[in-house]
Amino acid sequence: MTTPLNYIKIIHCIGVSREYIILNTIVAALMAVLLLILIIVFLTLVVGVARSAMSSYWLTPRRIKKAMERQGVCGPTPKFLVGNIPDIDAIFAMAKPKDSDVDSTISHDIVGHLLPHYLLWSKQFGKRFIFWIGREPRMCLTEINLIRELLMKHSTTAGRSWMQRQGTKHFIGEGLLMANGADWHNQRHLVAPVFSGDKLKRYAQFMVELTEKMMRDLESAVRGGQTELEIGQCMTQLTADIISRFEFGSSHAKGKQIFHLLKVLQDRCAESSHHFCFPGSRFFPSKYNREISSLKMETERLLMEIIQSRRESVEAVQDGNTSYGDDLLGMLLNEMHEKKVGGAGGSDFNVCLQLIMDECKTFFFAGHETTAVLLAWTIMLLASNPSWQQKVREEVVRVCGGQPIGTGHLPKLSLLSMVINESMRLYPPALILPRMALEDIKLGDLFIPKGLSVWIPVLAFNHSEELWGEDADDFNPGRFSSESCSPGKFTPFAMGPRNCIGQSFAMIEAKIILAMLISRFSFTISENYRHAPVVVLTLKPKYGVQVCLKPL
Ligand code: HEM
Repeated sequence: MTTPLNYIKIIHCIGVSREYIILNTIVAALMAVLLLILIIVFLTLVVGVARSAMSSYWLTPRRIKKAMERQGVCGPTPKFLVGNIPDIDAIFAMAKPKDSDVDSTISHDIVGHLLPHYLLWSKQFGKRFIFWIGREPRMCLTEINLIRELLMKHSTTAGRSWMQRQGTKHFIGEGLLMANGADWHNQRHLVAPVFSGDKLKRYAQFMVELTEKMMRDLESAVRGGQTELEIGQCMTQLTADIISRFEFGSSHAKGKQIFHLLKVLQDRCAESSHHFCFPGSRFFPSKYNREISSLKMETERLLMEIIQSRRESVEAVQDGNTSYGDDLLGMLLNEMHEKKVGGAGGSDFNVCLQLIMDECKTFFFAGHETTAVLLAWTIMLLASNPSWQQKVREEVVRVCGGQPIGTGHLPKLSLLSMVINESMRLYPPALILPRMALEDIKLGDLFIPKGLSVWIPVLAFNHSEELWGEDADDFNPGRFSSESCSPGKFTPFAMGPRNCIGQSFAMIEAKIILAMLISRFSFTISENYRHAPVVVLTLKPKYGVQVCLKPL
């Protein structure tokens, strides 16, 4: 029987469940709205990713391909995602000399081994042709007037491609070499004073000092019975010491430790690029990626230690002297201090520190191996051409007159300059000059759409019979004697506002080292030398350069 009390209870229950139902409905409605928002966000993301993938893998390449076809620039048919990479691999596999074919005969006719795809496609498609590295289109450009125009006028509108920057970001970062547009312009101005005339004179002094030490080591090695050695390794060591002193001054011992890590990092990045090339593979926590990130962290930790100790010594000085030093690192820190960037700990400050660290990595990369390989090739050429070796030796003796070499002697060493130029012509350390159009560019009769990379095959020019005559593949430094080289014909350091900022540094360094070596030793090429030029970022002797040294 329903008592009044029970009745009240039932009414109450119905009331509660009604509220409960209303509450439930509101919650369900909210959940539905939330779900809808999530679905919309998810779909927007998917559409965004799909659009950008569509644009970079399909629409942009198609636009560039069509724009170039309209101008009569064609090339091998690219495959989806991989472009012409498989074709290039196949062409290289056919052109590559087998190790058993590599012997001690020295032929400078190397374009067929090192740029076989260029030779094949330029015959098939003409002077301008386009090919694809994955989704990145590259146009080979060989007309000197257009190259000149590109390098002279388009330093901010043509720069580094996404692929180049991505491939080098761990061991170079955003430093000068990889910067683009206004960032590049600002960084170039920031760094330029390090290469002023009086500073170069000072660098020449420590170049002589460090070379003298190497000469003494070589002399004692020879005295100890080691008459044959791999000189490429010695040059790598010496140029690393020099660039370390240039960047880190008195802290160069720690600098060398950093350079060792950077070298390993560079090698790991090169290896990993062969293993993981599917889209997004850089995010994959593979063995390579883990090793790369720990090497990078260790390098930056050591760099920060040097920076920190410089800051501490500046803070400890009471007399108002706030100089961080006059090496590259000190100069960059001084600049940051003058601008009082954001105060310590601020985000600008951290951005600046990262840029300084990237600049240190950049200069190691750009200024070390290039000079080391130039020296190795030049010594190989002089060792296998005794008459030129003797002529250069006589010139050094005549110019220096028994005095220690100094910057005043260098401009008078014209035969040595000719030999160095001929060495860079036959074996250019940087054998390709790449530039990507960051905007649409008009170049003579040619329209270069944004996103197209221009690929300048320096090595092929340097061996072209059309430009250098029938003896283009011979060692003949005499060709640089009086001839004022037509502009654009010989560009080992590139040209225009974005040329090699360390050009004078490199030439001073190469001249000092070669002049000191040639006046202390005579050298011949060893019968163990195997001539095998190979490209690993720069053009290197694969098995080193074995020479027999005889003290004079
Ligand atoms: C034989 C030695 C060298 C050769 C053949 C060489 C060659 C080159 C070339 C061809 C470029 C232009 C690259 C391009 O535009 O794609 C370049 C840029 C550069 N080089 Fe060198 N280089 C040498 C030594 C040095 C040295 C010793 C340093 C530093 C001390 C250095 C620092 C740089 C830097 C920072 C850049 C980037 C410049 C910019 O983008 O504004 N190079 N080098």
